[in-house]
Amino acid sequence: MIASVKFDKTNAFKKLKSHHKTISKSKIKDLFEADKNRYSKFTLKFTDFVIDYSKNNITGRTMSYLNDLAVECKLEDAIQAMFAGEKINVTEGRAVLHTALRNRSNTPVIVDGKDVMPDINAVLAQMKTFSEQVRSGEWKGYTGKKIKDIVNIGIGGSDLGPVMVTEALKAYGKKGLNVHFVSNVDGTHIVEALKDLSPETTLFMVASKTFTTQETMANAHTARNWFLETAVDPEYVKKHFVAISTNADGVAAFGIDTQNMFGFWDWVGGRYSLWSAIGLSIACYIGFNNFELLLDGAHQMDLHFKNVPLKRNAPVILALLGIWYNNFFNAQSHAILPYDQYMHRFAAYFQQGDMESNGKYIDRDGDKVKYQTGPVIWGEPGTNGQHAFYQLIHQGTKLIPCDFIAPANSHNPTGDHHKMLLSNFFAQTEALMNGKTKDEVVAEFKKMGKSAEEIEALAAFKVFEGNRPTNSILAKKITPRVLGSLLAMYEHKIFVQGIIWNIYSFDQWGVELGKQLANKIYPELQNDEVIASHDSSTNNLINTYKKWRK
Ligand SMILES: O=P(O)(O)OC[C@H]1O[C@@H](O)[C@H](O)[C@@H](O)[C@@H]1O
Repeated sequence: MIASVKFDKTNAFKKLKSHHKTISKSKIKDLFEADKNRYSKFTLKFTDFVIDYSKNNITGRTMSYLNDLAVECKLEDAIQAMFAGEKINVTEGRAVLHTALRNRSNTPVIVDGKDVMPDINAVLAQMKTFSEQVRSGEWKGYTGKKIKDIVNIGIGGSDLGPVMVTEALKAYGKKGLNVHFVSNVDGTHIVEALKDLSPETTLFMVASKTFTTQETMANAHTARNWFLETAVDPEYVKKHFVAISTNADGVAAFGIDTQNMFGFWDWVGGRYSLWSAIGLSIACYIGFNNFELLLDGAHQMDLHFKNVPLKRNAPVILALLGIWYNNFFNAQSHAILPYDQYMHRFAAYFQQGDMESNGKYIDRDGDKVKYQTGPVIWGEPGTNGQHAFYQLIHQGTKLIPCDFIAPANSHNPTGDHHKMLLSNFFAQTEALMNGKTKDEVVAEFKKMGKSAEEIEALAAFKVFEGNRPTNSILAKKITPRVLGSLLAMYEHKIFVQGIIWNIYSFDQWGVELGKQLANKIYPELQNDEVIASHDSSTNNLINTYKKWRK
């Protein structure tokens, strides 16, 4: 069991509070002046990527106090408890074992007295066979044609991971096999997705851990109707619909042959499930070998997280830096900025991963916390973001710690594009740290021949305070293995922060209230009666909708 330690009552917290007073007066760029070894001191190296966290407002002392905090919060015990399959998801009474899904060492992992590895390996074998059949054309549709389009129907964790990975690894995608994702209950999503597809060559993957999620069930029924309009015979459904779920009864009730079901288990959280059968669309698209490389990469990071001392442990360091800004500098958000167009859904993926995990105000004792927990996660790929929201990062009133991620090698080395892209990647973190002083601005203006009055009028607007913290993650290339490691690193960062904030990161009760209310309102929308059972705002909105709808 994971111990409860009140984060804000720890000695390390107190030390960090007073240390913050000193360090907040220092400038990151001066810390570089003072220590020529700063880069090597604050950089971690893996085989295929480096994490440079030297452009942060930290000293050796900061890192040492942060490390004390992790120790005091009994992080090492918590890490071991998760890997050992203890039921650390207490409010749902479940173990948390996405790490077992990618346990390439195949060492036993025991849950309720049973090794889960044989079941995991059996589903992986089923995924291998199926994905190879689909890719080779051996799996045929009802008219004997091979599959050209895969439509994954799922939402949240049953959508975001496969979307993000198939986009990030598009360079590995099979030509002539397209993947589409339908998540929103808005009919537009499925109508647009199916517009140019043929029922003869389309394979639907209905992905839902619970197989009860309203959006997914509605989309799956619409997909089946669309399919049967052409195929007519319900017997053909089994050639065109497979299910990915933990709920075999629900799958059978929907009419999908359980032969065509890919299972997973309640100890896989939805937002940590891309490593399970939920990754079937990924395996079909990039090939099973590449899917295994993704798992390998994640496993390498798992081993690092489990075995390397906290002081050199990448997820731990990233988590502690996040806590440093969140709880001591009052940063409200954290930006993830990949300089890789293929990774354009990376930040969106971790919006669920991080915010659904750590967006909690009740601690592990059931008490309301008196400190900030999970930040708002956001971001877009560079360089697009530069021309949109970087203004606020550079000169706004909010402190926004950022992770910059870039590959040294592009999958599309066209002309000088990658050098231009990377020059922006390097320039941004430098500019955010160094800023631009008034003296520099004035000197620039003078060079341009501006008058003293013009300089006086404009200088203040052109000054950049700088001192904006960033991490830089530079990879050799975004391969399946590298992506796997990066994803696992961010997953474990979330875990570490949840442990230190003393919250439960693996439930998501906050999602339920809206669902309950929607289920109450849905029947009220079935007729034209005037509604009076809610507050006046909700009543009036519903009644206006009823008046306007055709
Ligand atoms: O896979 P399911 O059961 O359809 O659930 C989808 C999503 O449903 C949401 O309600 C949950 O908050 C997510 O965590 C989950 O990923």
